[in-house]
Amino acid sequence: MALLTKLIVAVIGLLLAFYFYSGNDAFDPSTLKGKKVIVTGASSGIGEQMAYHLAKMGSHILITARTEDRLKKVVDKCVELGAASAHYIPGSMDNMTFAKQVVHEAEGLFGGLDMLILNHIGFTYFNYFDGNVDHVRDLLEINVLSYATMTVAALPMLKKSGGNVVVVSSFVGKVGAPFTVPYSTTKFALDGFFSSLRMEFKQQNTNVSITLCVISYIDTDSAVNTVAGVIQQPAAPKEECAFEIIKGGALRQREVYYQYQATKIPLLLRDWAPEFLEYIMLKNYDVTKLKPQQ
Ligand SMILES: NC(=O)C1=CN([C@@H]2O[C@H](COP(=O)(O)OP(=O)(O)OC[C@H]3O[C@@H](n4cnc5c(N)ncnc54)[C@H](OP(=O)(O)O)[C@@H]3O)[C@@H](O)[C@H]2O)C=CC1
Ligand SMILES: C[C@H](CCC(=O)NCC(=O)O)[C@H]1CC[C@H]2[C@@H]3C(=O)C[C@@H]4C[C@H](O)CC[C@]4(C)[C@H]3CC[C@]12C
Repeated sequence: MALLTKLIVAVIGLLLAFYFYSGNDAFDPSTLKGKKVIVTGASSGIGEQMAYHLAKMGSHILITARTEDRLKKVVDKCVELGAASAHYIPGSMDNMTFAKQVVHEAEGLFGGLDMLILNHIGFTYFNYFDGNVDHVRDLLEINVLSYATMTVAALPMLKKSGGNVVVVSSFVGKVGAPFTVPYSTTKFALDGFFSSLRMEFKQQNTNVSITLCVISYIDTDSAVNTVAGVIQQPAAPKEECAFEIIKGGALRQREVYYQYQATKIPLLLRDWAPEFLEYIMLKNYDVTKLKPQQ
């Protein structure tokens, strides 16, 4: 009898796990055709790759970052790849007036918005925490408050379209890790803000999805140059990462884990065996390769 009870509990557990975690993977890229999308931090790295995927899917794209000549090149390539239209607006996300301006630009250009992809990050160091709390505050402005500001400004349009907010976070937005104290702080804050907001949307029947993307080490120039030698694990491809982020947003998934085996699997240990997770993570680091602190 006891065995039967255990078996029934196990089967119910498996069915529940399947129900909650098997997102509908049937993604049809043509659903993005003609959609109006903002991508921040799109002058390089994952953001640039997302712009190219969206262009191939035939979306209307507005990209932003600080470096105008890079943005122009990305926009030109988006047009070549088949974007319905492609535009850029240069500026810095430490300025909340600019963050709102980007959303208003999309309203002027497109007359609406379907997807807001929040991806930019401000510069930080990869080293032991240097005690500079002002840097943490500045990074919170760029990495978190501009995300909140843009979301608030875009909400009226997203409510009309039943659209998506896509937030690019990190493995270190779910678990602490060495050499990323200011950065990890900002990524944890994104989880608090957007996961709470998502629940309020459910309570209020607000038809806007929020997708939080939990991303492992990716082969962008900035990440590879920053952690070179210190992190032992290989970097995953930015093109595939960009595609998975867009797919998760379009499918209205609550979270995206990329790469799955480097994020979701280790995170299973976080609440039940945190010391073991820390032990595995620390084995990944070669501190002798740390660049000297400036
Ligand atoms: N690469 C990785 O290993 C991982 C990345 N991620 C996340 O993925 C996202 C993209 O990272 P990745 O592609 O590697 O980064 P990149 O450094 O390649 O891109 C960052 C983008 O942000 C822009 N940016 C920088 N500062 C500002 C600013 N003050 N205002 C506005 N835009 C700014 C940059 O352009 P410009 O300098 O022209 O302004 C650039 O377009 C980030 O959210 C990151 O946290 C998460 C986990 C791992
Ligand atoms: C290597 C980190 C995760 C390692 C790990 O312990 N995994 C678990 C396991 O193997 O069991 C990387 C995860 C996220 C990376 C960081 C990131 O989010 C992007 C930052 C972007 C910035 O431009 C510089 C590099 C990053 C700090 C990057 C560094 C590597 C990670 C911490």
